[in-house]
Order: sequence, then structure tokens, then C-alpha cells
Amino acid sequence: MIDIKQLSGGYEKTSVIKDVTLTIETGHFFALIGPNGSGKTTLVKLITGVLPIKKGTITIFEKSLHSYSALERARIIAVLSQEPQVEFDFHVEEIVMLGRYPHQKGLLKHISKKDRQIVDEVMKQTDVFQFRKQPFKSLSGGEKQRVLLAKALAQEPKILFLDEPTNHLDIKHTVRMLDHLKEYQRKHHLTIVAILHDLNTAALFADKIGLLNGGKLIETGELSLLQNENQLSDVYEVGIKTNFHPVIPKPQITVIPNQVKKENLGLEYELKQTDQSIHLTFNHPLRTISNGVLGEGLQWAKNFCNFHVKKEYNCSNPKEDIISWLRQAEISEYDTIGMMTAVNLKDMSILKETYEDVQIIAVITAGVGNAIDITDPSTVKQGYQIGTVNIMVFIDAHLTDGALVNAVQSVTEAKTKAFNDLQIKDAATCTIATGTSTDSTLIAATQKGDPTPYAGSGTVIGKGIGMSVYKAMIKAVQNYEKRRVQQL
Ligand SMILES: Nc1ncnc2c1ncn2[C@@H]1O[C@H](COP(=O)(O)OP(=O)(O)OP(=O)(O)O)[C@@H](O)[C@H]1O
Repeated sequence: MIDIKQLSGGYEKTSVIKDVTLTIETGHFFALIGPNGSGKTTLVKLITGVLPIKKGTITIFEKSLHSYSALERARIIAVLSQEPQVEFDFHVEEIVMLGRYPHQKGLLKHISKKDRQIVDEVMKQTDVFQFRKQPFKSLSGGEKQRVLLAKALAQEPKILFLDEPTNHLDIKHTVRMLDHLKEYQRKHHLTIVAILHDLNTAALFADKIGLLNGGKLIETGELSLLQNENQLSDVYEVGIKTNFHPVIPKPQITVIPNQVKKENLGLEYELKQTDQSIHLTFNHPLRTISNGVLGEGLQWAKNFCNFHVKKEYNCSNPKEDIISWLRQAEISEYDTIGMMTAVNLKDMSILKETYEDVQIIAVITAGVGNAIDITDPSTVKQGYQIGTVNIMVFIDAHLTDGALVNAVQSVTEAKTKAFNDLQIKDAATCTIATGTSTDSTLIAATQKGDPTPYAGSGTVIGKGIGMSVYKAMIKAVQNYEKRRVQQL
């Protein structure tokens, strides 16, 4: 355990670190974050005894830092610093072996079999084994960094201090290095104190975080500290928005550049309609939430496509099919929401309405052949069948993520009301259907103006969505039914 109490210190003329009290638990990965010049390196230099303390105490494993001899300290502490590295005129293997020095015995510091084993092992872990016979000087910046980490690990420290350890590393080596360090941490109960500029790296790998600013420890604690947008924005003096990693439950941080363009927002679009597809293109990306075959979840998109397929379409890989059709039409799949329907696209219904200055456009194709009452347990159908209600709603407003979910709810309520009023029934149960088996919904917002957090039925936007979707649904189903009757 590292126990720091009321620590002040730094350089001869300036005491950079001011009254820092901090406990770092044994076996933790502690990330020290803070803007340039906030005192991170100075604090690490004080803890590792490189700089003298002016006030306060540092206790390491219940012993005052200053009661350790230099050799004792080297046996428990290793440092990978950011200082410009001396251009050692040694081979890689010799440099890594220097890490074993504090553990070697006698005046001549004999290299043992164990020393060789450990050096080989850490060189493999840091992916520098292949360079072991090469001169250190001949390596790239990232390769040198990995060799110096290998040297620090060869020291078998109990506490490892890292100053921007991933500075020169590419993404593969950054993740590899930190994964290895985490494994080391767990296996050897190693304490890691790392200065990290990349807050997302800190979020992925650290157990605890300390935020420094102006030489003071602003806050220390759990990863949730990285979700405090206001505090991070104040300290780093930049707009910050936090969210979650899409795969693992860790926060991720994004910065908002000042030059975000707000002009030309609005619902201007171009519509191309053929028998095969409906394609709406906007001149700027809209914030979207959808369960479309392509572009699901929260995204940004400029292109919105609804593709016609035959009723007997083989649904084994609909996403791949949509991508291939988009490529044929020279539309980028990366900013497109794609849906599919067996409905004749001429039956599409488009409705443009304005509710208290907010323009809303609803674009709907509705086939109700697979209508289902979701509340009846006897009607679970396996597989994917085309015969669907595809609803796209475009809103000229700024919706938060929560409001986008609200908007999906408003669409669903309006759709179900339309099913009810049109008396569309589940063929199996003869009860009123609530939707069809494969409905898709899209909400796309221009993000113009101030953010609005709600879009449910108690709001102008929610009501607007409800009324537009209801009216467009009725029209789309009527178009569909009329064609069906004509075809009989
Ligand atoms: N040798 C020195 N003598 C005097 N002042 C120094 C010295 N080294 C650093 N400082 C000052 O101490 C303050 C903190 O520097 P430090 O290097 O600890 O910050 P940091 O948080 O690690 O910054 P960065 O993120 O830029 O690496 C800065 O204002 C810096 O100018």
C-alpha cells in the first residue's frame, strides 16, 4: 500500500504538488490523470524518491519511503519514465538484463539461470524477443518503449510506475501491453501507478483514478469519476461527453470540437423512388436510432433506404444483401439505414407536418399479412418473414438519447392505435394485432437547436410523432389493402 499524507513538494523554486493526501491499495491499477503541467510526473517523482519532499509523508508497505536504501527501493519499485532515454550502446537483451541488477548477488553481480529465464520471459511478453541481439539504438520509438518496459518487468517490482507507457505504441501494442500488465497485476499482485493522457485507456484498464489539476488532487475514486462530464470539462477546458463502451461495461469519453458546424441543418431531402427501392438523402447526417436491418442502434446517417423484396425472399443474410444493393447503387453503407419490405413501394405514404415550429416527416410502408398480437402466447412464429411495417420518422429538433427512445415509444403507441382502429387481426388468434412479426422503426433527428430530453406523449414532439405516424399508417395500410383487393 502507498499512503501519502498532506504531501507538498516539487522543485527548488516552485512547490508544484500541494497538500496531496492519497492511498493506493496494493494490487490496484491506479491511473493518474490531469491536463499538461498539472503535476502528474512531479507527484510520481516525489513518490519514487527522485524529488525531495517539502511537507507531508509517504509510506510504502508501512515503512517510510526515506527509510529504504536505494537498493531496497530498486527491489520493490520500477519506473518506466518519459524522460528522453539515453541512447544505450547495448543490445536489447543486455538492457533488459539491467533490470535484474537489484536482485543479483555479490560484487560481480553474477547472472543466474533464473535471471536469464525471467529476461527471456519478459522479452516474449513485451514482444521484443525477436530483437534481443539487436542494438537498442537501431529500434523504433515504440520498440524501444517495449524494451524499457521489459527491463522494468525484469526487475520483478512490487510497484510499477509508468509515465505515459503507451506513448509511442500503435493500437495493437497499446492493448497488448496493457493486457499483459493487467495479467501481471493479477498474477503477482503488482501495484501499478500509471500516468495516462488517454482517458479511454484509463477507463479500460484502471481500477482507481486520481484527477490532478494545478498540483492538487481534485478527486480520487472509482471509474465513475470519468463520467462526471462537468468536472472533466472544467479541468481539461474542453467540451466532454461520456458514454459507454459498446462491448464492455466501461465508460468512454469523447471530446466535442469547438468548430462543430450548426448551419444547413433542417429536413431538406432528395427522394429517389423506383420499384426496387425508396431512397431519401439528406445534405447532412441525422442522429438516428433504429432496428433497421442495416444501421441498427444509435448512429448518424444521411441515407435512408427501404428495399423491395419478393414475398418468398430467402432471409439468410439480409444485411449482406442490403450492403450489396447499396454498393450497386453507389451509396455508402457506412452512413445508411437500410430496411426491407415485400410491400409494393408505390403504396408508400409520406406525411409532412409541423407542430409548434417542429417539422416532422413520416415515411411508411405497411404490409399487414403477418399481423401479430404480441400479447398472445400461442402465436410465436419462428424465423424471419417479410410482410412488415417500416416506419421512418424525421424530426427537425435536437433529441437526447433518452428522447430518441421516447420517440420510438411514441411511434409504437401510434402504430398500435392504428392497428386497433383499422381492426387488423392476428390470423391465428383472431384478436387485434399490435404490429407485424418484423416491423422496423427509425427515428432520425437533425439535432438543430437546444437538446430536448423527452419525446413521449406528454410533449409536443411526442404528440407530433403520434399524430403523423397514425395518419401515415392509416393511409399506407389503405394503399396496401386497396392493391390487395385489386389483385384478387
Ligand atoms: N525541473 C523543473 N523545474 C521547475 N519546474 C518544473 C520542472 N519540471 C516541471 N516543472 C513544472 O512543474 C509543473 C508540473 O509539471 P509536471 O511535469 O509534473 O506535469 P505533468 O502533469 O506531468 O504534465 P504533462 O502532462 O505535460 O507531462 C509544470 O508547471 C512544469 O513547468
